[in-house]
Formats: sequence, C-alpha cells, structure tokens
Amino acid sequence: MNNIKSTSRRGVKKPGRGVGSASTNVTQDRMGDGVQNETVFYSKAENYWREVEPTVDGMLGGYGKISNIDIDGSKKFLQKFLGQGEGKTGKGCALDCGAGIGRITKRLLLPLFNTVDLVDVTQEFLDQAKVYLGDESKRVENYFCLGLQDFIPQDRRYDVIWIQWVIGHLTDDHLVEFLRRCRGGLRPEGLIVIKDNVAYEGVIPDDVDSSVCRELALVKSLVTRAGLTIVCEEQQMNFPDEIYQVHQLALR
Ligand SMILES: C[S@@+](CC[C@H](N)C(=O)[O-])C[C@H]1O[C@@H](n2cnc3c(N)ncnc32)[C@H](O)[C@@H]1O
Repeated sequence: MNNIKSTSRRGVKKPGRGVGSASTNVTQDRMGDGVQNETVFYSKAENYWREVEPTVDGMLGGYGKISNIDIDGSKKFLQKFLGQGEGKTGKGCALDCGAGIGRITKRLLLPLFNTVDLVDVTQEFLDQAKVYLGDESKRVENYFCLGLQDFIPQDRRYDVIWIQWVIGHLTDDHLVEFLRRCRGGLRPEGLIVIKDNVAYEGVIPDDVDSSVCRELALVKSLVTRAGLTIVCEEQQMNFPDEIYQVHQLALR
C-alpha cells in the first residue's frame, strides 16, 4: 500500500465509496475527532447509502473487483481462530455488521457458520440480501434494519461479530459503546473482527458519504476504551495502491 498517497490526503480512494477522493472538507457537522452534529452526520450517511445500487460494486464504491482478494484474506485471518479445543472460536452463529447486501455473509460467514444475522441501516440492501444469498438465505435468522449506534446484540449469541467497512459511520463514542455491547453479545471464546480502512495520520472526513477514516492508533485506542484486547492484527495485502490501507483486528 502506498502511504504517500494516504499522507497527502488527496486522491486516496476507498472501497465503500471509491469513486471520489477522500474529501478534506470539514463542515459544520464534523470537526476534530469526528462529529459535531450527530443527527446530520447519521442522516447524511443514510441518504447517501439509499442512493447506492444494491450490488457488490455498490458496496465497494466501484471496487467490486477486489472482493475476492478481500474475502480470501478474511478467510485466512478468521480460520486461525476457528475449530475445536481450548480457546477456539465456535462455528455456531455470526453477526455481519453494516452487512449491506450480504457480500461477506455469502462468501465468508455462511460457508463457515451454521447461522448468520445481518444488521444494516439500509432496508433496500437487506431486501436485496434475501435475493443475493439465494437458497442459503434460509440459514439467515435475522435481518436487523438499524444503525449500529442503536443496535444491541442479544447477550451471548454470537461466536463471531464481523464489522467491515462501517466503523467510519459511527462517532468515536458510539463506536466505543457499540463495541462494548458487542462484547456482551459474544459466546465464550467468541471474537469480534474489525476490518476497515485506516488513515496514515489523523482523522480524514468524507463529506460525500458522511464518514471518517481514522488512523490505526486511534482505532486501537477506541477498542481499548471499549474494554477489548487486540489478539491479532494484520494488514490486508494485494489491494490496489490507490486505496487506503485496510487492517483487520481480532478482538476479545
Ligand atoms: C461500504 S458498505 C460495506 C458493506 C459490507 N460491510 C461489505 O463489506 O460488503 C457500508 C455499509 O454500511 C451501512 N451503514 C452505513 N451507516 C451505518 C450505520 N450507522 N449503521 C449500520 N450500517 C450502516 C451502509 O448501508 C452500507 O451497507
């Protein structure tokens, strides 16, 4: 990955929105660590996603071509933790957060877990997920249409909670609170995985989709505030040079 492009804060594209560069405009609704006017921040994001086509390309901001590499990297990462025996994560139920049309559910989670739940703020994507997942959708138990800032996972329900390309849509405080609630939603030896873009330095706002991209140190500090420990961390390799670095963090 090309840190110079990240450092310049210009021309860094990202799966999730992709086509435009990450904007450096700081508007009235966003300052400093993230957000000044939460209502505007969340409603702008909802409006943005409502206009996005419900396809893999739409989910990845025009970078549908990297989906296979992404899923392969996720599978390798996750499989380190799954299995039987002490300390191993079970394969019962997974939660896909900010699931969109179920790109990750289809290729990563349903092949590994007995059942999967999806949560996303965009109803149209969840409707499309039922079509996109085809026959396998019978192993999806719940489609929750809700912002993660409001979502409360059921206590001790999940072996894995997968959170990909969505943390930038939460304020710092909401992300910490959400991660705390996720802790409560884990079964014994359960695992939370965050996989997301990281900025080379600081916090980079995106006024088009109403999100922020945080530097890795900040993401880690929010994880720690949530009372979680990073048990494994890896950078996703083989993505195009022009996009942000993507890191995956396994948390308990
Ligand atoms: C970049 S897409 C990623 C979708 C999926 N994680 C993937 O990798 O294919 C971001 C998703 O987050 C959802 N989203 C945006 N803000 C959200 C929020 N506050 N709570 C839950 N989902 C949100 C959007 O509807 C969209 O489906």
